[in-house]
Amino acid sequence: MSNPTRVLVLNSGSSSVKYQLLDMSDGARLAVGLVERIGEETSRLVHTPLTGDGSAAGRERTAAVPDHEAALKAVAEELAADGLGLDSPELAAIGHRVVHGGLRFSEPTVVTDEVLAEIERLIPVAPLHNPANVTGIRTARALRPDLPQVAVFDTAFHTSMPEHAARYAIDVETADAHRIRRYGFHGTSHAYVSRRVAGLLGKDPAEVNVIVLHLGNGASASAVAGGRCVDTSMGLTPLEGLVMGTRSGDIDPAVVFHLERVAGMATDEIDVLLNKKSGLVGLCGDNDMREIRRRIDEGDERAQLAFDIYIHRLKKYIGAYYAVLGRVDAVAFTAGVGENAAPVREAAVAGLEELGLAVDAGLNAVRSAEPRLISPEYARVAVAVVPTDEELEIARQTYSLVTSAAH
Ligand SMILES: Nc1ncnc2c1ncn2[C@@H]1O[C@H](COP(=O)(O)OP(=O)(O)O)[C@@H](O)[C@H]1O
Ligand SMILES: CC(=O)OP(=O)(O)O
Ligand SMILES: [Mg+2]
Repeated sequence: MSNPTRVLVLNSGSSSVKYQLLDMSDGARLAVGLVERIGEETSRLVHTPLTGDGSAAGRERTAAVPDHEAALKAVAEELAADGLGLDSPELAAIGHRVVHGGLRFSEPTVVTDEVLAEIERLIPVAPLHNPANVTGIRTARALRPDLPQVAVFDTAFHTSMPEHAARYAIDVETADAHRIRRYGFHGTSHAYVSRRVAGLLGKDPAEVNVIVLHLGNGASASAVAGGRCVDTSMGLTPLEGLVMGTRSGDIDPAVVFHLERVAGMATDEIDVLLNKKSGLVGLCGDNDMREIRRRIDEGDERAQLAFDIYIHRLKKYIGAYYAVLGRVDAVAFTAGVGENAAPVREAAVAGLEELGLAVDAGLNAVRSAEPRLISPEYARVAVAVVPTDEELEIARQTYSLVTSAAH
């Protein structure tokens, strides 16, 4: 038999698993799916096998999925029902998104017991993400102990950040003793999107400077100069930076001492407050941008204020990264909000004409799954919408690692 060419990619988030099965011989997607609201009564699994002619018939089931292990087993069952099960001899590897790779991992890595232990050791700095990634790896390994499991780290792309961007201005000995520095996340997406933007401009990635705005439930901005990340908004953990669905992003760190000393809150409570009860949900009760826009259209003032705070922060980062880069060729919007919410793109760029930034209302309103420019012809800086594809990028890196290791 010829060598196996398929890669299963698992993108385990705090309450969801996104997955794709790809054939790397021709890049074809064989199945895509999502399990969401893991741990809730109303979990949902949507599994879509894709046929050669591109047609798709999704299957949906709603049932309580108590944890990530159960989620992965459900995914394995769905794949098996289409003859694409994990027992397939055509499977070459399983690629896992791992959010925190700390100082050690700057490349895709084949998971050994020791690598897994290091990913577990990093749980305190990615408490919402690394536990799910560990469970995903363990479960996949139990199902196919013979297959290489490859970890692709969110932090990897950001390891190129210069020291002056990566270091916090705190006592150096303390920082070094506890490996406190800015790591950055969503790196697979920032890398993929910044490269695609260069393609859209017909240029080599090494020639262009890009600000990437990854706006999903978690959100981060990055400044990419000639294909290398030079700054990003997330830090030691995925809490710093932009206003997110449930996370505060930047705050004065003294807010934490104040909540402890004056409000009598315990550290763990504050952690939950800032990670799960803040951001858009803390400001207006909703973290879904669709719902927030709907409420704004009905005249809801709390939703409007939440939106304004979200945009204000975004605009500050565009300005900051403009200054960091000196010359900007493109600003790219990606992920759930960035790809779909035209009002967010319009508002983030509004008033920045002096910086060469503008959005064409007609182009901005177009809905498409393709990367596209939304800036007017005359604008000095291109504004783009680039759908991210973390799974494809993880599959490529996974396949390239296992095929190069075989030679
Ligand atoms: N059509 C849409 N209009 C506006 N916002 C959307 C739309 N579709 C998705 N979103 C936003 O995208 C978010 C999810 O983004 P996604 O990148 O999938 O996040 P994550 O990977 O962090 O789970 C949702 O919470 C919602 O706010
Ligand atoms: C790192 C991070 O915030 O990831 P996500 O957006 O998937 O929550
Ligand atoms: Mg995401």
